[in-house]
Amino acid sequence: MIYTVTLNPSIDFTVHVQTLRRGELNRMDQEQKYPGGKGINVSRILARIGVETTALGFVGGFTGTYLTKALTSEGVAHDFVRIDGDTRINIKLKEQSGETEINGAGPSIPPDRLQQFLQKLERLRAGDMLVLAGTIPPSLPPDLYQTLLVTYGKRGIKVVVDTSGEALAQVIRHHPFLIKPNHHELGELFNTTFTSLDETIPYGEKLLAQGIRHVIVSMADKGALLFTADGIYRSNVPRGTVVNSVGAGDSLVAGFIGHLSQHGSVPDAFRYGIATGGATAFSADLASLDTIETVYPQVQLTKL
Ligand SMILES: Nc1ncnc2c1ncn2[C@@H]1O[C@H](COP(=O)(O)OP(=O)(O)OP(=O)(O)O)[C@@H](O)[C@H]1O
Ligand SMILES: O=P(O)(O)OC[C@@]1(O)O[C@H](CO)[C@@H](O)[C@@H]1O
Repeated sequence: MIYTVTLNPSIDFTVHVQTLRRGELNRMDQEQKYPGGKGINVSRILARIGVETTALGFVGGFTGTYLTKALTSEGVAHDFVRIDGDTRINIKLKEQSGETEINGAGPSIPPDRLQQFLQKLERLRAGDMLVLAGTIPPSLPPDLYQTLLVTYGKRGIKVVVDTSGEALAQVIRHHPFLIKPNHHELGELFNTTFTSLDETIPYGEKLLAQGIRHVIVSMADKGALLFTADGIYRSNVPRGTVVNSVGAGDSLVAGFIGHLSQHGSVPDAFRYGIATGGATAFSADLASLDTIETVYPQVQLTKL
């Protein structure tokens, strides 16, 4: 079973306008609401590709009810802790000129609800996977991912961490199964900036040398690199019309771990992950299985 954790889920409210006129009344050309948050996106993709998953975390209020109903209707299993505050609404503004995101802060999580959540994690068994994805809200301990990684790593659970900043810096020395920084997040980790994937190679190698099993560095339409025990792989970028890049990184993670859990080949799982990330970029919502399978044959890897 692949358990995903989303500490601060959202409803992603996608709003389309030709060009935003600031200070004026704007009317939406289209609008959509999707269950959001990084771990939830991973679970939604896993369910679509037929991998057993349960989404964990905290939900509350009318938005939390909407979120859980939407997941249930898609066949995504979940077991959230209910809190009093409303699950946040994140605005994804689409204009002809590009995308702008405005994410909510999210409700605060009291200590007793954190304890309930930790209790739910006790069901994990050796061989399960635990995906910790997204930012840690300010009401929770800032080292929560590190604590969970250490605790569950010792019990034979493969822990994937997809986060940034201090939370990412804390986990890299505790042997996560996978991390997937984009080039900005990797740059932040090493206090530098990257303008090409090639420049990231020595840094990906450093991370692997610290005992991380798989490191994927993504750079949107410039491709991605996988650093793993048998070498470094570079992927091309599938071509298509980009509709929405929100959740492309989560889709890459889901495609990789989902395919790996079903088929066992690491390079193939990377190919599938890239196809899944691309398929999401070419779709209004997250990728469907059909779109992933259409994109998959376009993905090629080069071993460096
Ligand atoms: N414009 C694009 N064209 C094709 N594939 C894309 C595009 N944007 C993203 N992808 C696919 O999705 C993967 C992840 O994208 P990206 O590097 O933007 O991750 P991210 O920054 O973590 O994304 P996010 O935070 O929006 O989920 C890429 O490696 C690629 O496979
Ligand atoms: O505020 P966070 O937790 O950093 O990111 C949340 C979020 O932007 O990430 C997902 C895309 O990766 C969206 O579904 C969601 O709105």
